[in-house]
Amino acid sequence: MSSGPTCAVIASKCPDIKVTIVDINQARIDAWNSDKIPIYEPGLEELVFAQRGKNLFFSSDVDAAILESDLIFVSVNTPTKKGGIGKGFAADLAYVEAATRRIALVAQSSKVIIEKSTVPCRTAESMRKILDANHRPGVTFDILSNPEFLAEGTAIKDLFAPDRVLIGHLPSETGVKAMQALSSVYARWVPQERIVTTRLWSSELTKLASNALLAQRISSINALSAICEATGADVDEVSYACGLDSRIGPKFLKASVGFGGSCFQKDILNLVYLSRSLHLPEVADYWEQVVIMNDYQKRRFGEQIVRELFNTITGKKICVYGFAFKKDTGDTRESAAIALIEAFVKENANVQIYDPQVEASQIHYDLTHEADITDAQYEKLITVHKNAYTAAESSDAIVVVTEWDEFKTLDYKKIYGTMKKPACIFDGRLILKPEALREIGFKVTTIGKAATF
Ligand SMILES: NC(=O)c1ccc[n+]([C@@H]2O[C@H](COP(=O)([O-])OP(=O)(O)OC[C@H]3O[C@@H](n4cnc5c(N)ncnc54)[C@H](O)[C@@H]3O)[C@@H](O)[C@H]2O)c1
Ligand SMILES: O=c1ccn([C@@H]2O[C@H](COP(=O)(O)OP(=O)(O)O[C@H]3O[C@H](CO)[C@@H](O)[C@H](O)[C@H]3O)[C@@H](O)[C@H]2O)c(=O)[nH]1
Repeated sequence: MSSGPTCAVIASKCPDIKVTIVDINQARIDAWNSDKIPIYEPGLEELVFAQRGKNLFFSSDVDAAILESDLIFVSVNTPTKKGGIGKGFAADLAYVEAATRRIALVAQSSKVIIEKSTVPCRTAESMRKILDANHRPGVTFDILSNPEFLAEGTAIKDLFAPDRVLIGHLPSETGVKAMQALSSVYARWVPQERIVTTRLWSSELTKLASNALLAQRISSINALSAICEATGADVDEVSYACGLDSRIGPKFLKASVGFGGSCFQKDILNLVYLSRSLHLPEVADYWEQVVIMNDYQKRRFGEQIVRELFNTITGKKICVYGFAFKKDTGDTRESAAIALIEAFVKENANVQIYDPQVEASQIHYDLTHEADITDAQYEKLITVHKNAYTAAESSDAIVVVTEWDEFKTLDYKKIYGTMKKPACIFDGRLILKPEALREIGFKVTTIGKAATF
């Protein structure tokens, strides 16, 4: 997902540099070479179409690309381990190791290897050991850490104008030279003061720390949203007023049904595992609480929906608006929608889903593989719709899970007319106007706002 935008931006900013994205997944490469690129990301398609075949190439010939490259980004997946030591917490580094071994085996000239994947602190050391033990005579490798900070949905904007580019390197003469080579690529469009260089281990840890700090803010405001609902305070007002303090700042304080995405949970669990491995149990518990609070928020919202629908949703129709983990992406990894829909299916509700970007096949895959839903339950209880209006027809409730702009401007009067009564709306993203909806006749429940005050 992330290497496409990064490489497209490098290719567009550096027309004299040949950029080749290689992947062992042939279907993915075919999609990158087709008219429909495999990910939805605003601005990406235009960039790819402008550079593809000029200085941007997509190939499954990994060895050929290794042979001809001077700088190699390792940007493979590092998912949470599903079994063995560290199961459920540690990062699975099998793909990083396999890619590193391949480079060592194939390279016939010296290279700079850039760790782009998000990895535990000191992974570069393991990569170095693998390279040192396997390289051909006369071939040397320098390793840099250059974490990726783009957010999906704004990836191109983030890459064109990054808050910072971080390059971690060894203090050796060749380490500094390697850092300068990579730095000179970014310097084509990133101001020098935003290119930050650190030691390798600091760079690796900064990536985990950044995501942990960002997710921590969301869990903090979500924890406060529960207090708001119980007291009559309004979480948007609390967030706004807190954010005006320049020491706190306004960003990443939007309460929600819970954060999703492929990074936050995985990277925090990675940090938790690292802390436990370093015999720092208090530190591990502290960061784990960010994920525990996120799970609580998803569960809490689901339970609130059942409560408001007279304590039973069996046989009721629930319309879910949004399946992606955030707006402006088709990515569904760790989306709060998956956990919520699983909870609805456990109660035998009928679920009508609409998302403007996520394909029905992806929704089917996620619900039958990432959630505890059987194919038979899926067939019986779940329908995916192509528009927001049919999804809401004859439903008892609408649940807003993703903050797509489209959901703000729907004709809710028309929707109300097609729903069962009382018609309920649950806003898990705080994007709707509750007063206007109540005027139409809806029963509105918003995270972080008590309906009765
Ligand atoms: N998705 C993001 O927005 C984002 C942002 C910042 C950092 N990251 C990090 O970047 C890394 C990649 O994330 P992603 O979302 O792009 O993952 P992804 O699963 O979408 O893509 C990884 C790709 O690597 C390929 N691959 C695996 N082993 C390979 C090998 N040996 N040789 C060639 N290709 C191989 C896979 O086939 C897959 O297509 C992760 O460590 C992630 O934490 C991702
Ligand atoms: O105030 C907020 C901000 C975000 N979210 C949710 O948090 C999740 C993550 O959002 P975001 O961080 O914008 O997207 P990601 O693509 O997951 O990006 C994060 O993860 C990437 C992968 O490591 C990093 O590179 C980025 O810097 C980091 O922001 C999504 O579900 C959002 O809806 C909230 O609920 N409230």
